[in-house]
Amino acid sequence: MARRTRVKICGITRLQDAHLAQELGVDSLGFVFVPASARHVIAEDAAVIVNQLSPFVTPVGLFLNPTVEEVQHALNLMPSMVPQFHGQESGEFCDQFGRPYLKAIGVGAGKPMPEESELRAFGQAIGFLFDSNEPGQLGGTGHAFDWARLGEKMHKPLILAGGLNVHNVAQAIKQVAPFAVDVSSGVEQAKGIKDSEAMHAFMAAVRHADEQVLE
Ligand SMILES: O=C(O)c1ccccc1N[C@@H]1O[C@H](COP(=O)(O)O)[C@@H](O)[C@H]1O
Repeated sequence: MARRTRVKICGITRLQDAHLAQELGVDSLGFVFVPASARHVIAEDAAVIVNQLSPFVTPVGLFLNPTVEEVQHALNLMPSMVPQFHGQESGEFCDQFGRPYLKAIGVGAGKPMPEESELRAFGQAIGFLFDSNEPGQLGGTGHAFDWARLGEKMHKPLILAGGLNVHNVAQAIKQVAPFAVDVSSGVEQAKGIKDSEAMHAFMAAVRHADEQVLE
């Protein structure tokens, strides 16, 4: 059977981009609830978009060291939203919402990779998203990290992020075999504004790569 790598497009701020992503078969759309980000959207605006999505497209809300109230507010507006914790949140913090979530792990030069035992602290995580971590940058850097740093198979699905684009996503799928790939800058014309051609090309590259890998 051919592989089916799931795709998450992150940094959605416009309904038209969400609609196109959905038409292209994207599995998940990410909304950045990080006020300092150039892709920031408020939960109320994201909810307007999320309410118009197919029930089979998963909305993901990105947080970076949020308060409990911020997360709860977004969950109240978008009950189907999966939080993605991108900061130094503890397992206890992430688990308290009683909801499935994604935990982002920053991979940076000289920064050790987490032990499997550390990841097990995030009991209700449904996956771990590995992203480039660069000093002084929040995320969504558009830079890839050295995928060779990812170790053996993990106990939960791996989502690969960081600098993916039409040129490198096939190699990423071949080398890492992630459950999903996550892209933001690689399909943008400006921060938070997606590029329809780049989205088409990215999805085609993922599907083509999947056809090359038999499971
Ligand atoms: O996109 C942002 O502005 C952002 C801010 C704070 C934390 C994470 C952020 N983005 C995440 O980074 C990945 C990778 O982005 P890129 O493809 O390298 O641009 C993105 O998908 C978000 O999960």
